[in-house]
Amino acid sequence: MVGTASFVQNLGNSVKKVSDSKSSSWWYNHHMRAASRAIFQRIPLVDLVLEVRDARIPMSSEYGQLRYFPSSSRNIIILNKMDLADRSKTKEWMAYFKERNYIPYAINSHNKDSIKEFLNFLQARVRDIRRSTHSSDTRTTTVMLVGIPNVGKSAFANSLHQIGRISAAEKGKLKHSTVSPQPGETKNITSLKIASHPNIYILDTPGVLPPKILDAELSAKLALTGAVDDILIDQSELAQYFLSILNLSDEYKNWAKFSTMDDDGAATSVGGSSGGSELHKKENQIVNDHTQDIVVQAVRRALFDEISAFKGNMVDEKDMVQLIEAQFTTVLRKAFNVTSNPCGDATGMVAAKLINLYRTGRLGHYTLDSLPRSHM
Ligand SMILES: Nc1nc2c(ncn2[C@@H]2O[C@H](COP(=O)(O)OP(=O)(O)OP(=O)(O)O)[C@@H](O)[C@H]2O)c(=O)[nH]1
Repeated sequence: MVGTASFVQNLGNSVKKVSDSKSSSWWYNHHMRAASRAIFQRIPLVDLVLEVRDARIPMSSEYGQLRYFPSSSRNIIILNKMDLADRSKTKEWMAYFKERNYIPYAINSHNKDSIKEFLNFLQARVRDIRRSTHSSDTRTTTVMLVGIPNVGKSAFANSLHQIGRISAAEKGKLKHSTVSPQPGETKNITSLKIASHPNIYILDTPGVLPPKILDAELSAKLALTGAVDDILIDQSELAQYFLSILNLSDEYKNWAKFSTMDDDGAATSVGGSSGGSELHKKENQIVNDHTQDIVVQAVRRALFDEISAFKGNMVDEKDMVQLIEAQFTTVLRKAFNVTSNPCGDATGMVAAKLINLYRTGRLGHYTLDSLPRSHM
């Protein structure tokens, strides 16, 4: 994408360096190797495979191992974290997969209704499979979740287990998979019951990445969405890549209500006689905003003001670098209330805070993968 190219390149190169480095214990460690083998062996044995992808990167979060198995009606592509992706893009991606005879399903694992709907869909699917294979009603169905790290497999498995139609006693065991914002937390294959009569068990598996990632853009997207451990990545590169995406999108326009600028683009002075009531109104809006999060609002306001006042050409790489520099070194520091002090890493702090807001969906909804040109 024009305007983001150098940020993609910088970040992508850092990720590639890590995946190329000899210290592969960080990247493709023995856990991942063992898990990859165990998953590969089990795929032919289970009744259904749910390939969990991140709805923000429906293509880049593909689980490569599945390519070794013929695509079939046993496989369902789950686009998880749909709450963080661009809704209309998710619809387009769903249509794209359907046209190619895949079965896609968009999910928010944190949303009860979304999980309930999916459970109904899954049970209908299981009944179809039983009918077509003439299986008895007492046979247990096993469904395996596979995916790259941090796409939400464990959160999805836990929600299915909690909401599934199983007895209170079975739920009472409080068996659950480990959910964490850090990738690579699931180390073993865990089985959770999600339905009775007939019984359905879900197998949660550890996330697996390819041993090496050669493509810079793919690497950058995986890093930003959290599939790669943040310890391995320069956080300021990650944050700058995100800013390049945000600056080119229209999301910031939704934050106009937080702005303290007048129509000429000048900042309204606090306490000024003419701007006072307008400012008061805006402050009220801020207080009423459902997030009730002053920092988020300050960040949105700062970004809206800075992007709106920007006179350069966003698709020009040089101009974009200039804008991001201003956002990063002054505007966001102020919004996050990060003071420069010689001992602290102000840049790193701003970067980490910004990435956290992005990953929790408080800075808009972005789908980073574009549909293949032939489909648009
Ligand atoms: N907003 C949002 N966050 C989600 C969703 N599903 C999972 N998460 C979050 O994503 C992070 C990763 O979730 P996990 O369930 O641990 O991911 P995983 O795929 O099991 O990760 P590995 O152990 O690395 O394989 C956690 O912080 C979850 O709370 C979702 O649908 N929406």
